Amino acid sequence: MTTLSNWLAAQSVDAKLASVMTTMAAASAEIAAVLRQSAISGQTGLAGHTNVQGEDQKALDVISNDIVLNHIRQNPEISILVSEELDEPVHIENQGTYLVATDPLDGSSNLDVNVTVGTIFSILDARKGLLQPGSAQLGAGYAAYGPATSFVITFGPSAAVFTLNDDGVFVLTTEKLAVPKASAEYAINTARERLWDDATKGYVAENVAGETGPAGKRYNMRWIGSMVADVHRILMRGGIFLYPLDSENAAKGGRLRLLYEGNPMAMLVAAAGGASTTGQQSVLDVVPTDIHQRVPVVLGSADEVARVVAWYAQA
Ligand SMILES: O=P(O)(O)OC[C@H]1O[C@](O)(COP(=O)(O)O)[C@@H](O)[C@@H]1O
Ligand SMILES: [Mg+2]
Ligand SMILES: [Mg+2]
Repeated sequence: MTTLSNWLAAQSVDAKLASVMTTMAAASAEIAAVLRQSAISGQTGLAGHTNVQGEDQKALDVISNDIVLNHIRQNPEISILVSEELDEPVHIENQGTYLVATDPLDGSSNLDVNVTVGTIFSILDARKGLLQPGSAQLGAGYAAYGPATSFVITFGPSAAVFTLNDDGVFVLTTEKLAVPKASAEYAINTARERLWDDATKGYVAENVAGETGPAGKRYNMRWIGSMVADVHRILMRGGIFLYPLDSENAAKGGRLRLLYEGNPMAMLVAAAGGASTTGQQSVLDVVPTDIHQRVPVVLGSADEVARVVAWYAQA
């Protein structure tokens, strides 16, 4: 059995950088326990409610954010936290050289129905400022809270999967993730079809045509509505995830957030041999102008992403 700490000690990365992964693993294990307890007590949708003592209760997104912040404060190597739940970055007074950007609870609309949610994070050099492209990430990862809690991380060259065991220890379950180059599974919210651009419409129409269309093979569609769960499936067995720019979200720049959704997932997929695009460029090459910036995200199996890129090139 290889534990996360044993594995981290064997990597050729700075011990301080490795400690950021340990911090995020500890935060994730605590969030997993809180989510389980919330499901047992039937209190998964607490926003705006009061508890039996008449106190305001916090949404699990906010509780998850607080857990991440508490853990980060205990690690002197981390000096900045950017979070989906915080309008402004938190600057911690220490000498830490790392910045963590996080979506502390992704897919929270799935909580009430006991479907997989997650925590996504990106690690950057805090000395280089808040607005760095994804290609500058030093590490990235997510926790997926499903039947088991998975912790999937990368420092760049490869991506590894750890699973939380009964003793609360993350053990290595996949050393080198490899996203199959080809796939016949796609993930997109098809209820937005009328809003899509021509490239997205064209790509999806080819998939729907299956073996009778130009792709020459039958596809399946899966949409969990939790990016972590959809990307986890793609990392484990291939496929493509699309949240494109459409006529409704275009004014905001897309749906998903660049710093703590698009970038970390794009880095993980690249480390596993897949690809990402906004339609115009790699997600990892987008230079942010705002910490909460949104971005179109297409990522997964290289052959499928290449087809989407080809559609955008001709559209
Ligand atoms: O409502 P839609 O169109 O299905 O969007 C689902 C997407 O929104 C998200 O839930 C956004 O994340 P949050 O839950 O962190 O806001 C993604 O996880 C998911 O892929
Ligand atoms: Mg999210
Ligand atoms: Mg969230």
